[in-house]
Amino acid sequence: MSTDPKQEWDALLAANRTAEALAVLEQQARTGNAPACFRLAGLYLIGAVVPRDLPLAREFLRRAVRIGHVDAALLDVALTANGTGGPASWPTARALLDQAARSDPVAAAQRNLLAEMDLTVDGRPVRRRLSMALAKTPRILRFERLFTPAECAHVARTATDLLEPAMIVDPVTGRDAVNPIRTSDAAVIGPAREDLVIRALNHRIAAISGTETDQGEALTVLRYRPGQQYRQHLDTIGQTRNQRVLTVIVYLNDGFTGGETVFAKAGLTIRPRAGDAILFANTTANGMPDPTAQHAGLPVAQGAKWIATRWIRARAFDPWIGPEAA
Ligand SMILES: O=C(O)CCC(=O)C(=O)O
Ligand SMILES: [Fe+2]
Repeated sequence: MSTDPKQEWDALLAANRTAEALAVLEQQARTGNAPACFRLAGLYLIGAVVPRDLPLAREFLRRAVRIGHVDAALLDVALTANGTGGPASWPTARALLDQAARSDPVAAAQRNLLAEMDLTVDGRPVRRRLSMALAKTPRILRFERLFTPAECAHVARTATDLLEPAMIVDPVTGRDAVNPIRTSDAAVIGPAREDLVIRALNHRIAAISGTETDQGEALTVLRYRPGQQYRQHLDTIGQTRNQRVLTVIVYLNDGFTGGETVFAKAGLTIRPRAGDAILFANTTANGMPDPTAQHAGLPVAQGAKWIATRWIRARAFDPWIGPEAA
């Protein structure tokens, strides 16, 4: 076995020798090894090889931060703001970010983006946004310049290393599967990736949709390259107790051709423009899927189309358990 403890615990984890890996990690954590604390935090956060324990994850994370682990500090900021393993506190998260920004350029860049936003002490938008009605049935609104160019770039950058061929829920097996309906690449910005900029943008999306932030599924970035598309579909889910009632799509870039969003039944074609958002209702007044809300992302002809989608559920849910639980 290697004498490098990091290699040792990685090798043990890879070999499914979980108990031994944990013993090494815990022993290293006791001696003040920051990577060991960070790794333990990750294991308790993911909950794959050990049962998920969010408060314990936070404890190991804070230990790593105290020893000076930069990535731990950023993760701690995100989890403080969204209330993972402890109470949510935007002011505390802001203070932690300012502290991290003194030595970490990534944190400083996030702080600078936040400084451009007009936010309440809870990180919510101060200003109301005006919309244009594009259709009545289904209800479709357009918000011009919901995100600034720098915000669009931040969302795309956050997603870049997470992009994978898009999955959709297979109606037969109920499992995620690659499906020709959607041929783009997708990245889910889950609660561990929800930095304060993303969090503030999720609050902004909640504000324009008149919903609670906790009703939104993780912000999902889609990237379509030439020929890729999202064929006609409804965003609603067949069997669910917590339906996707609204969708917000933010267009993140210009510089491509094709890729219009089309609502065939409403006779509406939307030409994407960077920073603009559309909001539409997926259900009828009685909460059932609205067939008129069918829509498609047409194939991109040239360049790449980037969007961020937030599917919004009828009720708030815990992002670590998912919208289908309870
Ligand atoms: O790419 C588009 O224009 C449509 C995307 C879409 O339908 C979705 O994200 O649910
Ligand atoms: Fe959709």
